[in-house]
Amino acid sequence: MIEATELDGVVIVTPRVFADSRGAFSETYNRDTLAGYGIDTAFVQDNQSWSRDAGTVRGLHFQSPPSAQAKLVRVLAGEIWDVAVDIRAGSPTYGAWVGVTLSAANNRQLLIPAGFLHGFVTRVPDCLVAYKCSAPYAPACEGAVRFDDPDLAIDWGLPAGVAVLSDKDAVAPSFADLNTPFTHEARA
Ligand SMILES: Cc1cn([C@H]2C[C@H](O)[C@@H](COP(=O)(O)OP(=O)(O)O[C@H]3O[C@@H](C)C(=O)[C@@H](O)[C@H]3O)O2)c(=O)[nH]c1=O
Repeated sequence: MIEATELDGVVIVTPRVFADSRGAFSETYNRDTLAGYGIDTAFVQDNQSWSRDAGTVRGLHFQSPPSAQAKLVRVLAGEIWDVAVDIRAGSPTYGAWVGVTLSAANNRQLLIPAGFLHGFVTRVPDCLVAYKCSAPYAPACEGAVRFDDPDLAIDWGLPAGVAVLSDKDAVAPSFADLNTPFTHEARA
């Protein structure tokens, strides 16, 4: 099942789960199924991160062209609040964000196209997050915006000052200083 969000191109993918007496089975990624919904993203890298503590924030991150990444994010253990922010210049929703709860229990995945910031907060300890990327890791193309930027005003569900951050994310620049490399292509 595919559900739209408030942001054009960001969609929630919920694979069908076949439960039986042993447990359950699901196709976590099927290129042809997504193509049936007009999503023809070619993925080239699979990532996994484990976060020990609840309240760990990873993000907000992007890679610039020519290494811009679409991501298909899911949770293998635990629960996160996964966030995408539109940074396509000229987009009617530039600077707007959407957040979706992804958990091992709800089987939901978030598809985030290139042109968006991505980040998440862990809501419980020991979160295992897996995501497919449409371009390889390219450190020279990495960009970030601080997760608690006042202009974005993302509701992370965290008391101020309690996020567990990487050293890099703790000094990420503000949204106002972002020189976005992305433009919005109007759809026909
Ligand atoms: C992202 C990435 C990191 N690394 C290395 C670099 C570094 O030494 C270590 C940890 O990297 P980071 O601190 O950037 O990891 P992290 O903060 O988890 O970064 C990730 O955050 C989420 C929200 C995303 O959307 C991802 O694209 C990615 O940016 O792993 C790779 O080797 N390949 C990769 O693809």
